[in-house]
Amino acid sequence: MTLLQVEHISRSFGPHAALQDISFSVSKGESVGIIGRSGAGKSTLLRCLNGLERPDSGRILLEGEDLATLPEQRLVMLRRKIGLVFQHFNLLNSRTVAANIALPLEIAGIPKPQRTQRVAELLDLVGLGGHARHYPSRLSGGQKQRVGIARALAANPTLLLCDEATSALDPETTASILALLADINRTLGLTIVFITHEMDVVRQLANRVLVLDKGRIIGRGRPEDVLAPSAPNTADLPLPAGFSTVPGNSSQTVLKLALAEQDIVSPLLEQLAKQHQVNATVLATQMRQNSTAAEVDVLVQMADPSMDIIAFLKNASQSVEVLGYVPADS
Ligand SMILES: Nc1ncnc2c1ncn2[C@@H]1O[C@H](COP(=O)(O)OP(=O)(O)OP(=O)(O)O)[C@@H](O)[C@H]1O
Repeated sequence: MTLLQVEHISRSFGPHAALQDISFSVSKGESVGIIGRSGAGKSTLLRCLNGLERPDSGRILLEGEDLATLPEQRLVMLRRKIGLVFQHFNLLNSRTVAANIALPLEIAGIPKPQRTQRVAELLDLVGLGGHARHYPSRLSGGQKQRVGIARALAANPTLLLCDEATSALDPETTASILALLADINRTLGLTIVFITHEMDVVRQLANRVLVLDKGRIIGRGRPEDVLAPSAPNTADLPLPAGFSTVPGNSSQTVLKLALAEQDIVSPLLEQLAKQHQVNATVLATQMRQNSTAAEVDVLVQMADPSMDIIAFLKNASQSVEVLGYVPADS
């Protein structure tokens, strides 16, 4: 059964066409990933799906009602069916975890006893039982995103929209948040549409993928059919002596960055040194298999990268993977 039907939507900013003739549909219970490089139009599309932005033309039917043309008052009601998960969590620091999750229920006028019960259910669902009275400042990035997910689910949405939900997280936390979202999709049957620039996120969460480029859909289908195969496993990579998947005393980390072009390697590492005072050594660069000409994988070695550094690298790369460790002196 179709939940969301997008028909021929276009959106321009001045002379610039951010979205051009986009059409797709999403069935109830699906998890659809929209992937594309920076500037492809992902955020504009997500804002249209959420009714925050109106397309210049076309229709966006959510359970048959057109978000693109609905009067503002009715749109506000329809948007209650849509849960939103943000890249930077958007929690209110002055409210406890429980009060953050309860916010959509307060806005919807749900009485306090029902709110309290629902918040307790949601805290259990996202694995944060026991954190109800904590403030966001005490939480890790992954825990903050769990609160963000619980808040998005509070009012029982029919559609969950995720905006780069794991881009600010380290790889391990990313995996746990993706597992939570996949579980919500499977066990609650909740329909998820998410945008990302990371192929691995699509591989792990999407049943179906749309590839956006310069405002147009240039590919669609199952992730395994549409996306280039995963980068070769570590056995094929020119890894340094002493490489291990287990960190030793004072070891350095080896990461693989998937970059859109070779030319950005040096500026990226210079910026890393300047902004984060960390020196990364390039161990190897490899053109990516089966990809368009310029794309490249870069193996780098550096002192144990912080979450900030991983987030910085993720921002500039298509994907960032921690491969393992080498002794600090190698
Ligand atoms: N409010 C706006 N005014 C003018 N141009 C805009 C506006 N919003 C988006 N654009 C332009 O539309 C294009 C698509 O932008 P959009 O933010 O949707 O891309 P994106 O794929 O989400 O990129 P990123 O991953 O970097 O966020 C870009 O060229 C952008 O500069």
